[in-house]
Amino acid sequence: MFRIQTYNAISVKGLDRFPRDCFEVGSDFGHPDAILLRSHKLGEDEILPSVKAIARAGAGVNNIPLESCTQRGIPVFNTPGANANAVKELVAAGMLLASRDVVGGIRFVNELSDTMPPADMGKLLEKEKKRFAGSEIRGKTLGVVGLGAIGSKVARMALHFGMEVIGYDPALSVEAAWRLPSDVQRMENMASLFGRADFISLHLPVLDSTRGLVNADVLAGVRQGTVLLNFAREEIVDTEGVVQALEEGTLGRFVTDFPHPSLLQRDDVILMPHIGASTAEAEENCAVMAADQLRAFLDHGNIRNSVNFPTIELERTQGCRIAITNLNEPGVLSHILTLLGDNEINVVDMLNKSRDSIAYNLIDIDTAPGVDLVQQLEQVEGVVNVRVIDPPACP
Ligand SMILES: NC(=O)c1ccc[n+]([C@@H]2O[C@H](COP(=O)([O-])OP(=O)(O)OC[C@H]3O[C@@H](n4cnc5c(N)ncnc54)[C@H](O)[C@@H]3O)[C@@H](O)[C@H]2O)c1
Ligand SMILES: O=C(O)[C@H](O)COP(=O)(O)O
Repeated sequence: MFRIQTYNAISVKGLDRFPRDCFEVGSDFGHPDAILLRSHKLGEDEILPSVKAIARAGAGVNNIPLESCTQRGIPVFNTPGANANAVKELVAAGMLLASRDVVGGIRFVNELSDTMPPADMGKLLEKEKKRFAGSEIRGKTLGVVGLGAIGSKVARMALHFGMEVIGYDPALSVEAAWRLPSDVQRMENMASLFGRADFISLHLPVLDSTRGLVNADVLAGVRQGTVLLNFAREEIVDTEGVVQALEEGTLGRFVTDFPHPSLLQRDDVILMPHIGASTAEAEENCAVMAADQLRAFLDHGNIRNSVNFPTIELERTQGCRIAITNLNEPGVLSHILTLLGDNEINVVDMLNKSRDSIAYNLIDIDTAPGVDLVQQLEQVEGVVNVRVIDPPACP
């Protein structure tokens, strides 16, 4: 029986992927085998020694202490692309709300008295509507920073709106490049994108290299009246720099999913409460994907969509499987195999993969190892952890 500790509201469709004969799912366990969460900021003290894996039902993993997870041999998963469409649709809403004063218009109408005669109301609306006029997004230029799962969808959507699209992504993967519409023009650097766009939408992760990336210096280079949209993370944008650019009028509007007190009560700012991925569809997609990845790992040791471990999938043969995480250094694997041989254990199948500082091995053996052998394996220099994975009881 595996125990899955959840944080945040996880879609029931995802939780249902854990058959209750083999999994307990709850939000308050003493010894969970795995953690399934969304944006909860996970403290190191919340990752108890029993935890074997962590899955983020979503994209950003900046709420998880990745480095210590890697050192402890804990794979962290996310769900690439599973909420990208939801974010794309809200970016469309953000661009439209920044171009037409829909918010001001709705507020104006709702503040009218319900005792007003209908004919008077009609006259007043026709008189006042010029205050809420705007412009169209067709023909304008959108700059997309970060052309991964979300950025590529936003770029495609903007092309459908009749916009010109320019993009910047210094670390674009081959897979992401294939997804990108050929009409998206590639910018060599962020400054040239910021200097050409009418709308700029951010879709990059928060990393040491991207913290405060959009600051006063960068914003000084935008065209008068540019709209900046941040549906990525608060830390990427320097709020003081944004307020300064809004005050100076260089930035026309700021639309963000990450409100800050200094942005409240401004007509040139549109604030949303981090709802980019809050659709039934996205929540379900993320939860199902995260749950399936956790199951594949707990049941078989297989790893897909981890942000700190290599991808590895070994079809299950009969018998027992050992999963070993070790430092990515020469000699560790041969030491492990020697120990198995010395204990007359035959390796039926195996796979070894590495990523950065760690390596991970799936070893199928014909005989279940005894407690002594597991202890010896754990003591091999460079071994981080050892799991013995019996064939799962639930299909
Ligand atoms: N508002 C929300 O609810 C919401 C929902 C989903 C994701 N997000 C945020 O959006 C981010 C992107 O999500 P995604 O699914 O597209 O991720 P992704 O990994 O598919 O794409 C991120 C892209 O950013 C690029 N990148 C990295 N550093 C960059 C830099 N310095 N300049 C430009 N590009 C850079 C990467 O190469 C990659 O192509 C997530 O990390 C998360 O923080 C927010
Ligand atoms: O990174 C993400 O996937 C988003 O920020 C969504 O966060 P949420 O799951 O808390 O809505």
